Amino acid sequence: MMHEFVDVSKAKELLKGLAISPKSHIIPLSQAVGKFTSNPVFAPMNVPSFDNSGMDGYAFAWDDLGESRKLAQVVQAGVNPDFTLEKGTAVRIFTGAPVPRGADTVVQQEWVTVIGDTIFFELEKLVKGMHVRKAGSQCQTGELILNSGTQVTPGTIGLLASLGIEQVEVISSPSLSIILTGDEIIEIGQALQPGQIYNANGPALIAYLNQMGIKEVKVLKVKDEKSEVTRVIGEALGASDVVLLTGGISVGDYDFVKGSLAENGVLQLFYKVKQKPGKPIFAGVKGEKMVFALPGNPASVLTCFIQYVKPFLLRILGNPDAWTAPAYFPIASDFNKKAPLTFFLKAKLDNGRVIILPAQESFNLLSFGIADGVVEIPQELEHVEAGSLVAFYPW
Ligand SMILES: Nc1nc2c(c(=O)[nH]1)N[C@H]1C(S)=C(S)[C@@H](COP(=O)(O)OP(=O)(O)OC[C@H]3O[C@@H](n4cnc5c(N)ncnc54)[C@H](O)[C@@H]3O)O[C@H]1N2
Ligand code: MOO
Repeated sequence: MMHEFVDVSKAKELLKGLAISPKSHIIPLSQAVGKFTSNPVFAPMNVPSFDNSGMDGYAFAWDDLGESRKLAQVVQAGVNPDFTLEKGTAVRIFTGAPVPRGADTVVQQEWVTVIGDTIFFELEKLVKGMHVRKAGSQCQTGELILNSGTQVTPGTIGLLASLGIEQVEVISSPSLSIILTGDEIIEIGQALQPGQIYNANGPALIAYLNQMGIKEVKVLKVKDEKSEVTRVIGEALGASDVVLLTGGISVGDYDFVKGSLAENGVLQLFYKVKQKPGKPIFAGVKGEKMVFALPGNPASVLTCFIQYVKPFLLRILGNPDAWTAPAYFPIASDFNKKAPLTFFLKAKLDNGRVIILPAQESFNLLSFGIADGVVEIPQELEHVEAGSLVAFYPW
């Protein structure tokens, strides 16, 4: 069914309802941060793999009688002590060094007195087994150490490295094409001619995608010419899992995107949402490919990205929290609106309140210089009292 001019909630519901079949691939640990695991990970070994000392000090056998021991060997980290501790002796040992057979307790050096070749300590201050990090006390061979669907953090990478794991299977990033439409758009670095503007949408979207860990992004530019728009959309659909377009989706004589998408066999999920900015957004599918055509105005592009594209992409990336509820903050001052649309407003957080910024027009980028995200004012409300809670979406 071709949904048209839907509520924000309906548009989100339609996107949430799309079936996604995530792909996975194996990557080196060094590239895995931020990705989601596609399988559970089990420990291939015991860690630690040998009993070792947690302190610089002396290792001894607790059940040897008395509060002194004769000093025997020295055991440094990295060696393999191939001896058994003799009765009545202790070894000098260092943090991380293997505890030799026969020893079961380590006392830190600050707690002993050394006189000649003998150490003295007070047993009542000690506990049997102290400062010995037992083999397998972190995890044992075969133990589940990471669930499927876990986001890899620097800490996770440390954990996997401690187990000698070099590679991890993660959900793959989608490949993406951005199609920038508009005869007036030129690139930074070129001199502006009358009637031209700099391409702001492309760099903003690329930055957003890169921040999400999506690096395979192809940027295509197309003039407002029907056959060209159709051709470039076909090219992008052939090359990428997700196609984002900006501009050309409204009703002007040179807005060809909607027709060209249809010519390429893209089926409409929804067109136009009861929101401001970003009303003429289009979302559609072709097989497993997803298309979002975002209205060209930069505030519309970023708002639509935050509200629809970002959660959809997070879901493809395996993030189980992709569509979670936003945070709520009290609004700093009264807000009034007439149109029965959901408003998304550039806003700044200030001491736990949100301040709606000036320059809300959808062409106007100025407030992006200080905005922390956007606030949502629901469709049905005409007046929001200062102090009322409003939904806030960070960048
Ligand atoms: N008669 C009507 N006109 C318009 C309507 C409407 O309902 N009836 N809706 C308005 C709304 S709301 C929006 S939003 C825009 C969306 O238009 P398009 O998606 O067709 O976008 P364009 O017309 O191509 O461009 C709009 C605006 O954005 C600038 N732009 C485009 N690309 C870039 C870029 N890469 N970087 C920076 N700025 C860009 C472009 O120059 C235009 O100013 O339609 C309204 N009109
Ligand atoms: O929806 Mo448009 O983005 O208001 O200018």
